[in-house]
Amino acid sequence: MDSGKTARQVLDACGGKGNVRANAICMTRLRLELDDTSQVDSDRLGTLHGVLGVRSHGTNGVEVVFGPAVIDAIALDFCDLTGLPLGRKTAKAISTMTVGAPRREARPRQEVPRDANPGRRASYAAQRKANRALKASAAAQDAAAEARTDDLDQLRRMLEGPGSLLDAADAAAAATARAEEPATPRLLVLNGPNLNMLGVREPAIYGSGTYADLVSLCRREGRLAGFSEVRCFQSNHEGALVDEIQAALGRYDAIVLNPAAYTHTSVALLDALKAVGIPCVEVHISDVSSREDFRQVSYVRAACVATVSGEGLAGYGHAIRILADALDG
Ligand SMILES: O=C1C[C@@](O)(C(=O)O)C[C@@H](O)[C@@H]1O
Repeated sequence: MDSGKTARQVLDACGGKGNVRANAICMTRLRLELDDTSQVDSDRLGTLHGVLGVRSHGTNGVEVVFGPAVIDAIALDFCDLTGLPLGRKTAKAISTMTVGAPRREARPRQEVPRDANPGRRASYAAQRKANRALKASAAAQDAAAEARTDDLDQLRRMLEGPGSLLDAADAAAAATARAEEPATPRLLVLNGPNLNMLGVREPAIYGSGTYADLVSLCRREGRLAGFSEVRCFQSNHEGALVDEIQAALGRYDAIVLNPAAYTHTSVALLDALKAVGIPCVEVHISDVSSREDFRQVSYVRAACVATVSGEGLAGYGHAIRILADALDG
């Protein structure tokens, strides 16, 4: 917020500098004593940025209510504009000010051009400086007095802060925006032990493509199949793969999994897939069905919608399309 601009607008809406007899700060308010309250444009005041409310006070008083975060800056700018010292008012003191003060005698210095009296100008500057120094402790005292009695402060508390009406409105708007977002399925591709060695590892069985080639292929095929995000993760550690599957809950819509050697041993991976219930396709680069006996067992298969085996790296693309179709259907 531009406090100087707001202060100028408030002053304009209150009839200008010549109409202000005194200005004071309270916890949330700029309290003005005016010569002529008929010059106050309350409607305009109420629409100014940062103004939470406007009310009259006593015979010639007007109170402009701001949030506590901005009132200090606005009040200081306001008194710089009026050239009047910034008063500090408790609830009791302000009522004294608004009821009894003589109207004209309080502002003779406005008759004196500032440049014609530099000494007085300096003294006003000193006054404002002193007021600034005192303001912090005054605001704390005002806070204690005002918090008990000020209905506008109660309104402000209802409108601002955690659990407030504005908070609830923001949360509702965010929920609506989320609900209106188009569905963007996300894909997780997991590879188990030794698949980081692709290209080096037994090329007669697994081919010459590297793990980096595999990641590129999965990202390309994933985008083509309509996934907005494709995350590829490889680990030689069973627990790390379990962690990834668990962390996918609520974040990914489909999983391609080549558990590698853990295919034939891991109840933990099977349980993790069952736990999250995310559609998963099991992939093997080699044709495991034609290899050693111990490769004929797959623990994870029971939790997968399909198994792709023996298609080389291209089998990952196949698995991705199976998942995209399953999500579409
Ligand atoms: O590491 C692997 C790779 C593999 O999952 C495959 O992709 O063909 C087959 C597994 O038996 C083997 O342990």
